Amino acid sequence: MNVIVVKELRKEFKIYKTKKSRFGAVLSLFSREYERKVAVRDLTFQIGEGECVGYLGPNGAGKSTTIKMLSGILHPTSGTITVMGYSPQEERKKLARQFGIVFGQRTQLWWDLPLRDSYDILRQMYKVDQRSYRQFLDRYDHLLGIGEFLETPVRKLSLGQRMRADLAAALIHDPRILFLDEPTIGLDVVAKKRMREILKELNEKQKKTILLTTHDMDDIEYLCDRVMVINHGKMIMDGTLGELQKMIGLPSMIRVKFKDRPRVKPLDLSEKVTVQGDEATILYDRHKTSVPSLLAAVGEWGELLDIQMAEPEMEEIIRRIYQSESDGLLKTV
Ligand SMILES: Nc1ncnc2c1ncn2[C@@H]1O[C@H](COP(=O)(O)OP(=O)(O)OP(=O)(O)O)[C@@H](O)[C@H]1O
Repeated sequence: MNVIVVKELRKEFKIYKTKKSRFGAVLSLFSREYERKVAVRDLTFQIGEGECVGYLGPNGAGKSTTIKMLSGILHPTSGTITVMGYSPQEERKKLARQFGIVFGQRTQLWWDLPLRDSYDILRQMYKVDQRSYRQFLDRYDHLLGIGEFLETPVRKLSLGQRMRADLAAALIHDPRILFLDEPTIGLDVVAKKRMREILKELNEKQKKTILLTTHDMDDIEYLCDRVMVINHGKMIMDGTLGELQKMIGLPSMIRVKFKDRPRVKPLDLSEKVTVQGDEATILYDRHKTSVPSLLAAVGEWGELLDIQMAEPEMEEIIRRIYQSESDGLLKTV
């Protein structure tokens, strides 16, 4: 059963021009001149119950705008959406009970209140009865550890705690769908891993349908079987993670700083080495190359000062998708 059905969805923003004069700001209040910015163009997709779909794209691609339309925060310029059979624009109240939403970049909790008070307000907003509320507190203390910081004002929580607190808030009314916009952003390695495990449990054991935006390919690999990739508001790929990996090979990256300009020797397993001054960047396929053997080889190029591991840039992924597309390898949607 499809729980999200989107057809030819489009969102244009009007950006009003500011007049360049001494009274520019005032004049622009009266000016009708504006530019259109197409944030989402003609998206069509369906998401089935219980899926965990990764929604990828570079900054400004239109991911958040899509999620805001699915959740009824923004109105589409054209196209249709149904979520659990409801229109987010016309039946927002009914729909509100069916989904929970987390924006990793900002909290939806009350900053100065103890977490428990925020939950209490949400409980009343969603009309959750006391028994279900107690079950909620128990369940998410167990899964998210919220009991530890229920009495702490939200502003005093660590980022990892705040993210877990926000996720629990999105679950207070036991929704069937979760829209998660960068739920691991800014977290350290340990907190990220914990968040991923929690999301996996929500998806696999509690059967929540998840639409997840992230810039972290590890999140996607761990959680999602399916990925949708969007660029400039347009869907450029919708397929399984396996298909994506096969098509583009998802390179990982190591940046190595040397004391002097490195004496680079060819590496069999690496895909690409670029050198700029005393820095070398190596793109490699982590499924084929072991990092220790790569580092051992790189260590022979000169004296190492610093090593940074990085995930592939989203731009590189997009570039490869376009390349596969023009090579006729990938069917775009
Ligand atoms: N309220 C708005 N008014 C005007 N333009 C907007 C508005 N909201 C978003 N945009 C523009 O729409 C485009 C898509 O933005 P959106 O936030 O959906 O991207 P995103 O894929 O979520 O990016 P990021 O990964 O940086 O969060 C961007 O060019 C953005 O500047």
